[in-house]
Amino acid sequence: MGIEDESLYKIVRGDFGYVLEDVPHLADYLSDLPTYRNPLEDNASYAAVRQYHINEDDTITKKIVVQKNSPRGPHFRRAGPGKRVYFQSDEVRACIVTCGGLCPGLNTLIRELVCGLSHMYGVDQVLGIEGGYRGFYARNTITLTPKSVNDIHKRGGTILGTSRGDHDPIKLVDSIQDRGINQVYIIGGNGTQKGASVIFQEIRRRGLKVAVCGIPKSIDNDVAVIDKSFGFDTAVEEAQRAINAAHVEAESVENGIGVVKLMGRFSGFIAMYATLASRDVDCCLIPESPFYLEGKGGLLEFIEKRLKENGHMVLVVAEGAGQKLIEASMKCMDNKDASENLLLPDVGMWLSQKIKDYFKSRKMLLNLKYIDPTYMIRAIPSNASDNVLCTLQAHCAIHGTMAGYTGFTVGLINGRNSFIPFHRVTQSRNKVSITDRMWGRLLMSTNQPIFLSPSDIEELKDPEETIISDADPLLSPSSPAPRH
Ligand SMILES: Nc1ncnc2c1ncn2[C@@H]1O[C@H](COP(=O)(O)OP(=O)(O)O)[C@@H](O)[C@H]1O
Ligand SMILES: O=P(O)(O)OC[C@H]1O[C@](O)(COP(=O)(O)O)[C@@H](O)[C@@H]1O
Ligand SMILES: [Mg+2]
Repeated sequence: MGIEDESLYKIVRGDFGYVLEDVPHLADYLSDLPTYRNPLEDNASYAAVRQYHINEDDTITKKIVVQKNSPRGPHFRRAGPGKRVYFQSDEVRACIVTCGGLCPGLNTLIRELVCGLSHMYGVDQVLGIEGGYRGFYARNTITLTPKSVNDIHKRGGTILGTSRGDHDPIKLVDSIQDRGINQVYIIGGNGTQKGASVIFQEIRRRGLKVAVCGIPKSIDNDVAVIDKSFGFDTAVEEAQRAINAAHVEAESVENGIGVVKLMGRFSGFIAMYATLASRDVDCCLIPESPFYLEGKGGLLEFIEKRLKENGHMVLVVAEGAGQKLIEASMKCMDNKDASENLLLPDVGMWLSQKIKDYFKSRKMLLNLKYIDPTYMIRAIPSNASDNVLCTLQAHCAIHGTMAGYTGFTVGLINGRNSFIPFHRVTQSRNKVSITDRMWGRLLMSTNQPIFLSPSDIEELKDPEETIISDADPLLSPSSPAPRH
């Protein structure tokens, strides 16, 4: 669903090409809202913090590599506590909902939201909505207290449950209004943030004093604009166990091949980072980088060569890789899940069969083991670095809503927490750029074929052809593609 209301864009232009893509505020559509002293001012833990609130003019730049005459480009509002707050502690009735696929860290985020609201702002009315967006229609909610969520971060999944599909913004906002909820924290991926944007627009249309904040969840790390979402580090770390197992199996037999399929419907970040981290991987295939099987420079020729050299090999394939090849070789059903996400045929099984057929046709011995650790990877609790990221995200979300901002997502941009308007994170996906040095590093570490002809390479490097995955229609078409 696209943006319906053009007035939701808050663009502030400054000197030297400076553009602030600001987030909406309750005061944009409600006049004479009272404001209050921020309770953090009296919080003992913040007593020695030099600046308990952030400067309202602080913004975070998206472009950090610049030349002398570069325009300053897009900026986002810096996340942090406001000097004044728009809610009194006992007035707040917050709710938390988790939507979409599972991701390590969901429980940590729920915990940090509940504890952050209570410990920083004295808020003790927090409801958990069960089973994703459709939980808003249910009669029951879960009461969340710092005590009840105390150790949930040690468990995988989400204590609230989740779902895909089934999302009627009118009914949903009716439920928000009926329950007297005035802060909505929505944790989920691309689809969820689109849903959150529609909810925000309906709330604004009704003129309600309800702040809506999205917290991006993507195990694939494909949410646009932000550096990284929680759960990604944990997924890369856990993927090592599958790759290790594949390596041990492959090494122990004659002509052993371990094939590991990792998540990544449209973006191959998990496969790329897991490969770079492991050093046991001989070939990594991702959706962004096309490959071919047969002939000179093809995958099958490479596998045969690597087996002859080393006696074994490990292949990592992201689930969205090679989909065009699969479509060409088998009739694919146009399957979609409840949220209209495309269901892809299993590239790991398909590839394993192709490799087996090839070796059979050449009368060569082959021992292939296929591992798909998808659900084992995403069902675990978040690791230490993702736990800290969840704390930062939760705190920034709370500071933002308490300061009256709404219709925003929180995320890291160049390492700094920022408030980002919904439309900015939903209009595109973060993808691995195969023209970046990072993909070059991966190719160098595996020494796998590049699967591109010299003319393909020329075309890719042509600035006219460069895919701008993070383009903003409001800004100049020369906005740079994100670099990883
Ligand atoms: N384009 C959309 N507009 C509004 N809501 C959407 C949209 N796409 C998905 N949603 C809702 O967001 C929720 C989660 O979406 P889904 O794509 O399954 O997961 P994710 O948030 O991880 O991308 C679902 O309840 C779905 O109805
Ligand atoms: O089996 P499900 O629940 O449909 O989810 C599977 C999909 O969700 C993903 O894990 C991505 O989800 P997120 O990036 O939104 O976390 C894909 O890699 C995978 O195809
Ligand atoms: Mg989705």
